[in-house]
Amino acid sequence: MSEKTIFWDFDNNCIKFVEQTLLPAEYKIISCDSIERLAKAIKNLEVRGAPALGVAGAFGVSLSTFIHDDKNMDGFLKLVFDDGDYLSRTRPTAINLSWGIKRVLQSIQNAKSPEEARENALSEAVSIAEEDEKMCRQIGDFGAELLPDKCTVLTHCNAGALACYTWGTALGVIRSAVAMGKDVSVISCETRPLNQGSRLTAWELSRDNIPVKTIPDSSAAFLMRKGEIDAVIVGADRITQDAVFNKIGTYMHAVCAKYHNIPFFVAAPSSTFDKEHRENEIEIEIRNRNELAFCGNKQLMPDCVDTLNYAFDPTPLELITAIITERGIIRPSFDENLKMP
Ligand SMILES: CSC[C@H]1O[C@H](OP(=O)(O)O)[C@H](O)[C@@H]1O
Repeated sequence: MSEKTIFWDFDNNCIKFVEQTLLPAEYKIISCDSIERLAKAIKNLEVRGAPALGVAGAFGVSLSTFIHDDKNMDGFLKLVFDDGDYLSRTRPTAINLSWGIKRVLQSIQNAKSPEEARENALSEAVSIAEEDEKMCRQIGDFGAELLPDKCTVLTHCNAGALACYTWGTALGVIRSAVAMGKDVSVISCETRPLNQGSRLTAWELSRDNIPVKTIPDSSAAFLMRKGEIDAVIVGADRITQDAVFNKIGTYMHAVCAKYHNIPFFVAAPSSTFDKEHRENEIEIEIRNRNELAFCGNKQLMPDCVDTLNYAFDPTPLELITAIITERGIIRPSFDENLKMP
């Protein structure tokens, strides 16, 4: 899959992105020319996935420089920085969003004119996008070496091209392994409640003609016990010194993989690493009850019952076999080896 998930429209100076809530039924590219529309897309997971959020935040700041045209440079920069702050608050757990925003804001802080700011911001945002693709392909190549020549790999949520600028992290490893000639089959957990696994991962891999089966999240442990899973590979939204934050359910799979002595790999670029925080300092996004209470128009639970809809969970590093980055494989002991790349 070579299509870009979110990119800049140079003819119209706006953002374009694949509207992921419509998949797999409809592949639609949306043009976005406002900060409010981009924020809505991020909140609603039209645009999603940690690295893709980094690219979205970067292009969002770039878009802000084209929207505002205050002749007073201090006033102009304040408007753009306020837009960056607004976007960074749309989803708190994935570090990549705020990382991409901050990096582009830094590129304009000394600009002498709105025109110079526009040029600097767009150049930095394009660099972030292109670097993401390069990192994903490097992650893929390093990770592919870890997989047996013939294997069945379980993955959770979507850490594919749709979660990145393109190619993917966890799915990038699978794509690279297949490109090396390895016989890889994938078990994609549907990943309730928003089903990124059944809707997006299965869609991506089927388009690549990579064998994939979707399972309920609750079936993963049973397949591990049956000896039908050779490895687990997932993406990440934030990696602190003591834990990997990823889609809710990842911790459950890690515990089961550990119990069944199945290697558990995390694939993530260096933009996902958080040098400054530990697990207990990270805000875990809690999402709307309706994501659990309804499936489309079908009501799944009584109106009187509340939900606990965490979007992510932290997996302690001791449950992880290795972290695959664009600079190589990080193995235990993580206390020594997790020199933030
Ligand atoms: C390439 S890592 C993508 C990462 O982001 C997903 O979360 P969401 O769909 O809510 O953006 C999930 O945690 C994936 O592992």
